Amino acid sequence: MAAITYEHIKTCKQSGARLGRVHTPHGVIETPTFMPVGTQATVKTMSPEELKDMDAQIILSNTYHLFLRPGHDIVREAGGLHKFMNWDRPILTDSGGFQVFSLSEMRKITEEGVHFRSHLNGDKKFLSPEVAMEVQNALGSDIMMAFDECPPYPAEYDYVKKSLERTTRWAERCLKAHARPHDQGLFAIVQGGMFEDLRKQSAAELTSMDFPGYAIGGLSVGESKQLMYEVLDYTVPLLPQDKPRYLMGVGSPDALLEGAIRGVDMFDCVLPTRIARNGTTMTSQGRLVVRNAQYARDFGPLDPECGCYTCRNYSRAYLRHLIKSDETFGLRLTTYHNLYFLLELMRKVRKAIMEDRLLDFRDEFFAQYGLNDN
Ligand SMILES: CC1(C)O[C@@H]2[C@@H](CO[C@@]3(CNc4nc5cc6c(=O)[nH]c(N)nc6cc5[nH]4)OC(C)(C)O[C@@H]23)O1
Ligand SMILES: [Zn+2]
Repeated sequence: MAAITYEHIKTCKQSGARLGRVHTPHGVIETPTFMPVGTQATVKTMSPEELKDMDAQIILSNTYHLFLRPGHDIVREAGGLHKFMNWDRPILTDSGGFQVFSLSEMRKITEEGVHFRSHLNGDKKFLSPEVAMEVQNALGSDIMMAFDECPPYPAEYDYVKKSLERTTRWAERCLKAHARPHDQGLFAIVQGGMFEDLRKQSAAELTSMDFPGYAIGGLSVGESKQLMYEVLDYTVPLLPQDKPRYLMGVGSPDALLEGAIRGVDMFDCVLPTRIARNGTTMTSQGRLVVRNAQYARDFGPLDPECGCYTCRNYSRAYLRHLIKSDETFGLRLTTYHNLYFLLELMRKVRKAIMEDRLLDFRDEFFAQYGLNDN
C-alpha cells in the first residue's frame, strides 16, 4: 500500500473542478483543500486544538527552516515532527530549494546541490536532493517535496530550460534516496517558468517517473494572476487525473477559486497568517483592515457572516484595540478568523462541486467579496 493515494469522488459538470480525497498515514484530506503554513513547526499563534476546531486537515512545515533550527536531528530524536509539535493529522514539508533562494544570501548552485549561508547566523550550509530527503525523513512528514530549483521571475528561456532539466535530475536522485516510500509520499514539482513548451517538457519528464502526486512550482513568484492562470490552463491538464495536484504558494480567495476551477486539489500560502499579524482580515465583504480608526467604535463582529470563535465573541473595536496595543491575543484572534475564512471557503468550494455549480459560486463570491486585491 503506497503512503499516499488519491480517491476521485466527482468532477463538477459546470467547471471541470474535481472533488477528491487524499489518503495518508495520518488521515484523510478532502480536496480541494487549503493547507495552513507552519514553517517553524507551528502555525504562528495557533494551537493544534484550534486548528482542529476549524478542521484544518493538513498543515505545512519547512525543511529549510527546521534544518537550520533546531536541526533535523533534534526533531528525529523527539520522535518526528508530529510528536514534536503535537499534531497527529497529515503534514506536508516543502523541500527547502525555494526557501534557499527566497531567504539566504551567498548561494551557489551546482549539479550536486546548493551551497548557501544560513540567514540566521551566516553559517555555511549545503542542501541537495539527498540531504533534503534525509531531513524530511527525520521530520517524518506524510508528504515530502522533491528538491527543486524555482527559477527567478522573470527568467530567460535558456536558463529556465537548463533549470528544469536539473530539477528533473534532482527529482530522480530524490526517488533513489527515498528510504520509506510506504509511509512517506514524495511529490515531484513541475517547473518550466511561463513557457508552455518547457512546462510540457518538465511535466513529461516527471510524470514518466510515476510519483504519487505532483506540485506546480515556479508560480506565485511575482507574476500577474492572469499570467498564473494562463500557465495553469496548459499545465494542469498535463498531470495525471488519478494523482493529487498541488499549487505551491497560493492562497488568496480569488486564486484559490480560479485554481480549483482549473483542477488544482491542494494549496498553501502564508497570506492569511501573515496579513493577520498586521491587522488585515479577509471577510465576506472583502479585505478589512481592522486596525483602521474607522472601527474604533464599531461594536459589531469582524464578519457578520462568519461563525468563527473570533466573530462570535469579539467586536471590531476590541480587535482594533488589541492590534493597536500590540497585544498578542489580537494576533491570535485575527489569525484564527483568516484561517477559518479560507477553510470555510474551501468547504463551500467542495459543496459547489458536489452540486455542479462552482462557476456560479465563484461569481456569487466575487460579487460580494469584490475583485479588489485580496
Ligand atoms: C503570495 C505570498 C503572500 O506568499 C508569500 C509571498 C511571496 O510568495 C511566496 C509564495 N509563493 C510561492 N511560490 C513557490 C514556489 C515553490 C517552488 O517552485 N518550489 C518549492 N519547493 N517551493 C515553492 C514554494 C513557493 N511559494 O513565496 C514566499 C517567498 C515563501 O513567500 C510567499 O507572497
Ligand atoms: Zn470569523
